[in-house]
Amino acid sequence: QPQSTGPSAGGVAPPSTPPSQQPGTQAPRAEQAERRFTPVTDQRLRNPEPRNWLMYRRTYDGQGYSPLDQINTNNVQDLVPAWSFSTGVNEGHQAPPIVNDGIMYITTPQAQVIALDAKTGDLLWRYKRQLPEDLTQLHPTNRGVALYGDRLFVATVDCFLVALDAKTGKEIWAEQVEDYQKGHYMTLAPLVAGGKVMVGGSGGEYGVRGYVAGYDPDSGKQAWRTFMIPGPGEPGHETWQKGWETGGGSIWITGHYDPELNLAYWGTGNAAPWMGDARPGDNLYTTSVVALNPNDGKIRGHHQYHHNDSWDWDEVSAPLLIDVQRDGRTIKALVHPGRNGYLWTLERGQEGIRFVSGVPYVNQDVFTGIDPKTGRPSYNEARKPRLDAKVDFCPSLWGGKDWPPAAYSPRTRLLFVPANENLCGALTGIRMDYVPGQLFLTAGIEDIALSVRPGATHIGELQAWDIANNRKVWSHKFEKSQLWGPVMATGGDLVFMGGTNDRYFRAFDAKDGRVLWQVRTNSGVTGVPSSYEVDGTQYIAVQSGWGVDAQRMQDALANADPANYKRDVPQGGVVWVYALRQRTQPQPQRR
Ligand SMILES: O=C(O)c1cc(C(=O)O)c2c(n1)C(=O)C(=O)c1cc(C(=O)O)[nH]c1-2
Ligand SMILES: [Ca+2]
Repeated sequence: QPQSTGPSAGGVAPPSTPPSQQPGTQAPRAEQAERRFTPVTDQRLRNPEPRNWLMYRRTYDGQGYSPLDQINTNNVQDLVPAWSFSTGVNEGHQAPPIVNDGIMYITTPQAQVIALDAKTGDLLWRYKRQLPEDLTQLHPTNRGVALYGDRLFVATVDCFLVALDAKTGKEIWAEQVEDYQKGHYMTLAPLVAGGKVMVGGSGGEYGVRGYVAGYDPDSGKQAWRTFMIPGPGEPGHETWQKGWETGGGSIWITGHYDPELNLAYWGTGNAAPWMGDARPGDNLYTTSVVALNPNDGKIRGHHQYHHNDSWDWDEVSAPLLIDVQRDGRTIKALVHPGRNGYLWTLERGQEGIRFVSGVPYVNQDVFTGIDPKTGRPSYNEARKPRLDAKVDFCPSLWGGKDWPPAAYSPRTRLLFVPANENLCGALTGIRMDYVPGQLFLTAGIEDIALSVRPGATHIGELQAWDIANNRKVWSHKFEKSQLWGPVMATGGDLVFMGGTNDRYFRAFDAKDGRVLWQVRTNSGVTGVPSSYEVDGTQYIAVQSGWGVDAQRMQDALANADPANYKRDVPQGGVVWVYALRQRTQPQPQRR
């Protein structure tokens, strides 16, 4: 049984953390946090103050937009570091700095939680979890905390949901969600809505049966669990001729929420194992969006982006809730740039989810058409991986985009998509039996192939879409790099994003895509950026810390075309916080 260590427990630290950063020395700072912490109510989650970033994408609609505008297109050149903080951990730092009235919370791989003074960078407290020694981590990352009341919640890689006192970092409860020894793990930030703390689990490459589970924030008791693969007798079960028990549909990115409909929208992962002919049928609800009522976990709607997935195209990114003007009316839309390379627009309602449109945003050679009524794609069967064959297809198995979230600015009405163009992949299907806790791919991981399309002039591409007209209005291309950068839009008409193998973090003009500012960081930036204000100063915050599949794609690219793409991206996590030059901390007097 894994045990956890609170800030004062002084327990055994995970191996990659230097001894100088062990917990137990921060008590006076924790008292500061105690005095200042403002409780996070449902009301505040629904309508957060502009100065705060209280959840994964700031607002329930998942737009990743901060209304703050002190930093804008006229002065962004004056952005300089206000402070930075080294986490002492390697691998993928992806969590947004979540900020509640001057207190910042970040997580690192291994589910470490760090609380910092958002103005000064002072360490308030640090929580580390003692992980079991036999734990292997296929995706070593953690995507952040959820706040509620005076608690925070973190989902751990050994599959526990942990509640901490947000003021002190003391553990209040830790509930086992699933068994890590059977290939279950968690990487997402929990979602708090309708009085429940919701999490989903990873494990699509291990043949898990995906689920979303709702927990009582006070007691930690599970209120409900809804499987993303319907069991016998449940609607959708007929889409599985076999293999539903190990069918995938994992959940590893935070859902979004519509308070008016009281529905949470979750994206679901790839079907398992990878080769579709090993599990004939559409395989609901894999590679779908699923609408759940947070009170009881009941499914109230779904839309499957592509059926019988065979490309590892997880559609886990939850769709953005956007009011889209189209054909003379306002559509309460769900907008999703899919891993399958199509930009989807759906309409949400109490009755369910209705297809509106789907258009490719990168080169895609698999779909031969989209049914205009249902949105169901038809396939070029020669591009569909299968058992006992090698099949190539575009985009690669990492898709038109992987997990890094897109953002939407209600001011410019543009959707910003961090895409990877001009990449193709190949998979070789092999027969494989399911063994609990072992990879269940029906493909050799060493046989995953990545290639750059002949004549390609770039890979990474930040795209801006006018979603009213399904039109790409600008794009910024990265010649020598893939793009794994979560995007943030701001009220200053700026778009912030890192994600390239040259370690830059950049600001773009939201209207035309010009790079207005860039700064070189310690590592590659795959962290979700956030923005907040303390004492009248706006800050931009992001973690730099390359790893996981951004690194795997880097290795594959360097292998495919070393002359163009070989680049060492150093690892190691650092929180970076930027503010306008005249507003950073006071400098010592010159003598
Ligand atoms: O099927 C799954 O359960 C699952 C989980 C995760 C994860 O938890 O991060 C990834 C993937 N799949 C995946 O397919 C993928 O490309 C991926 C990239 C990353 C990353 O952090 O860079 N995680 C994951
Ligand atoms: Ca997957």
